Amino acid sequence: MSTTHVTDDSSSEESVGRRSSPDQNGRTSRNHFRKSSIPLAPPFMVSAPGKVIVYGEHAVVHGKPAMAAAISLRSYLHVHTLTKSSRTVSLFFPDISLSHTWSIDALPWSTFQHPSKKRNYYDLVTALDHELVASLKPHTDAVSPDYPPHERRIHAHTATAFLYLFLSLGSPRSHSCIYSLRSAIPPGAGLGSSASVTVCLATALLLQAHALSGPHPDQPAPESATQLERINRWAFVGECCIHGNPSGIDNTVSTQGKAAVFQRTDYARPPSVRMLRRFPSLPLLLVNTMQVRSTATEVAKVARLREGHPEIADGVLEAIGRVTGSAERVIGRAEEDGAEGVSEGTIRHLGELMGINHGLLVALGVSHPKLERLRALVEQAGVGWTKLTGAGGGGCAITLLDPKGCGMDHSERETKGSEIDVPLMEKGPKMLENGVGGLTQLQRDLEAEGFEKFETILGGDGVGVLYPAVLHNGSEESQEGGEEIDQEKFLSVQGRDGVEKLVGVLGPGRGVREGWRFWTV
Ligand SMILES: Nc1ncnc2c1ncn2[C@@H]1O[C@H](COP(=O)(O)OP(=O)(O)OP(=O)(O)O)[C@@H](O)[C@H]1O
Ligand SMILES: C[C@@](O)(CCO)CC(=O)[O-]
Repeated sequence: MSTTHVTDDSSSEESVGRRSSPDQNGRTSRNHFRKSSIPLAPPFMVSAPGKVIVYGEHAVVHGKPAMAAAISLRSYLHVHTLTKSSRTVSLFFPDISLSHTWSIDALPWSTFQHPSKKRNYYDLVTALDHELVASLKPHTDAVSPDYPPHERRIHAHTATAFLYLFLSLGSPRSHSCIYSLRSAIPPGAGLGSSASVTVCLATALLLQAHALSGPHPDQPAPESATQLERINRWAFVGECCIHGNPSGIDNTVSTQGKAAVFQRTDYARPPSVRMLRRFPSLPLLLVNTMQVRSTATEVAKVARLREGHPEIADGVLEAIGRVTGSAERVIGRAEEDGAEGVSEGTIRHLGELMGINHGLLVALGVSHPKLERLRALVEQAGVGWTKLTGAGGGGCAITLLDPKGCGMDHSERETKGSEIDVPLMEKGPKMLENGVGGLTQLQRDLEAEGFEKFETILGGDGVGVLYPAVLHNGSEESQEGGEEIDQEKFLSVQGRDGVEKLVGVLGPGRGVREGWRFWTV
């Protein structure tokens, strides 16, 4: 793919209208859509995955290692460039009911472009510049004035992330554009939704600034790695706008995909990232307690605990780091053995580590009664080990199912040693559905108590690009060179399933759909 996206054409008119279109939950909200235009560049799309943290959340903010893997739930950003005569930039994020348009000329370019502030796209930006954030405030204060304070805060943080990147990577001559985002990742549930959003935004803006090459199939791995690194650095900056003090693990895994052990001991230097290329195929279950919370709040809780009880809190964080270390060694041995299966002993060891990790997170004060209830249900059923994943305070938990406890016979118990892209999570939900005894009961209890069970695949691709936004979807339009995904179509499809069906990176057979491209390392 070339990076020359923006052509010059000032001959056409662009208008932005309003219509009703459903959000991810099928609710109807008012969204802008494009009525007619001859765009400067074809619409294109970017997609980035969420993640689960298998071990080490919170401790990773304080310099300890953590292990995480990309999931197949993803965010999708549609980019529609307007004509040269338009001077506006718009965000339509219907999942969180955010829609706003700014005048490009009114944005604080002089502050962002001041020689003392101006950053290059290849700079290692490790922290937010608070003067720059302050210069955005009048522009983010103007967003969603009639919404309740909690939603306004969410909108303001999201808008800050976007504007910070737009003004850092763009220029006063940036073209008018509409950025529409929909996601299959539940927000604020521990699955890295914010990182997937900022990875999409950073990628789109870098592409528009001609600061990325590819992705293309023959791209050498080192060149791909450079592009991913560039995206990841700016996505981290976006994460800082949304949740204050991120470690960088979420945006790293969302950018590069697969699975990794991540550690950042010094915020002024790049983190160490050890890719896990042969992550074992484990019977995992991912359950959302449906208790929404904010990562920023949970991270701040741990910081406060550290202030009040430094030695004790540091001891707990150190212990979590050791849990991750032990898990990495066990997984490393399984990788070295190249064994086709994960032994029962390995599963037990990893499960016990999950139990310990959760207990330590409880000690840090980041669990929630709903997470404890979920753990009790799994315990009662005697089918495995559960820990919260992500920031806690609600959100999601992962359960490593114990094949023995689930009453599976040996053939069902065998799990395949795998390259990283082999389905890792799909066994959990299947075991739940086909299971006997404790599993059947657990399935009933989860439903009765309003928990949501997710089926996802671990270790898939990182950020991907669909340029132009055209796919072969089997529709009539597809027969003639592909179906163009315009903004209206993208915003009109119903729910997560509709988005996946229209533009999903994974096709019906769960292989990568033709058209989507990735930087591979
Ligand atoms: N679908 C979406 N559309 C727009 N913005 C979103 C969407 N999903 C998430 N976000 C952004 O991410 C924020 C949620 O981020 P938060 O860090 O609290 O949760 P998370 O990233 O899902 O969890 P964790 O960091 O524990 O993995 C939202 O407030 C919003 O700014
Ligand atoms: C809680 C935390 O460790 C994980 C959030 O997914 C925060 C972070 O690492 O940025």
